Amino acid sequence: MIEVQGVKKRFSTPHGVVEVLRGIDLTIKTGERVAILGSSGAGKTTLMHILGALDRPNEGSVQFEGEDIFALRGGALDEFRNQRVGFVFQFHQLLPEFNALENVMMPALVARRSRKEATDCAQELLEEVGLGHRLLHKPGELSGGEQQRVAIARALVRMPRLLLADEPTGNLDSGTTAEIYRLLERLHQERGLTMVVVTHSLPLAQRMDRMIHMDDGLLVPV
Ligand SMILES: Nc1ncnc2c1ncn2[C@@H]1O[C@H](COP(=O)(O)OP(=O)(O)OP(=O)(O)O)[C@@H](O)[C@H]1O
Repeated sequence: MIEVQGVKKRFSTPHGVVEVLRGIDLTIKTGERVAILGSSGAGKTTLMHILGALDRPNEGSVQFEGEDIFALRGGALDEFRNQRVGFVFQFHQLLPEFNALENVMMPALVARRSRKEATDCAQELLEEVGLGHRLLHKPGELSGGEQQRVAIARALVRMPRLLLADEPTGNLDSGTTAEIYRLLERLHQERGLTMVVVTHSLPLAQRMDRMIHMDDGLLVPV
C-alpha cells in the first residue's frame, strides 16, 4: 500500500515561488492500477516524481508498505527507488548507442548483478514483451512502440513492486497505444504490479482500476 499524506511541493523560480502540489492525500492499494488525468501543468509529473522518490516534497509524507520513504537516510532512498520502482516515460530515454538487450541489462548491471544473470533476465523480459527477435537492434532501428516495449522491459529488470508510467503512449498512434496498454495489463496480471499511469486518454484511463483527476495541484472528485 502507498499512502500519500499532505504532500506539498513548490519550486522557486526567478519569477517567484510556484505552488505545484497544494496538499495531496492519496492511498493506493498494492496491486492496484491507478490512472492520473488532468490538464497540462496540473502537477501530474511532479506527483509521479515524488511517488518514485525522484524528487522530495516540501511538506507531507509518502509511506510505501509502511515505510516513510522520505525519512530514509543516506543511500537508503536511492536503494528504495532502484529496487522497488520502475519508471516508463513518454520519451523512453533509451541509450541510442546500445542495443535493446544492453539497454535492458543496464539497470541490472548497475545493481551489480552478474553479466550472465543480467543478460538472461533482460532476454527473458524482452521475450515477454514480444521482442525476442529484436535483441540486437539499437533504438533507432526499432519502431516507436517497440522502443516503448524495450523501455517497459528495462523498467522491470530489477523486479520493482511499483511501475510509474508518465504518458507512456503519448507519442504513439492509437493502434500501438492499445498494444502497449494490453502489455501493461498482462504484466499487471502476471506480476501483480502496482501501477500508476499518467495519461490524457480517457478510454485508456477507464481500463485501469481507478481514475484520479488533478487540477492545479489538487486531486478533484471525478
Ligand atoms: N523544476 C521546476 N521549476 C519550476 N516550476 C516547475 C518545475 N517543475 C514543474 N514546474 C511547474 O509545475 C507545474 C506542474 O508541472 P507538471 O510537469 O507536474 O505538470 P503536468 O500535470 O505533468 O503537466 P503536463 O500534462 O503538461 O505534462 C507546471 O506549471 C510547471 O511549470
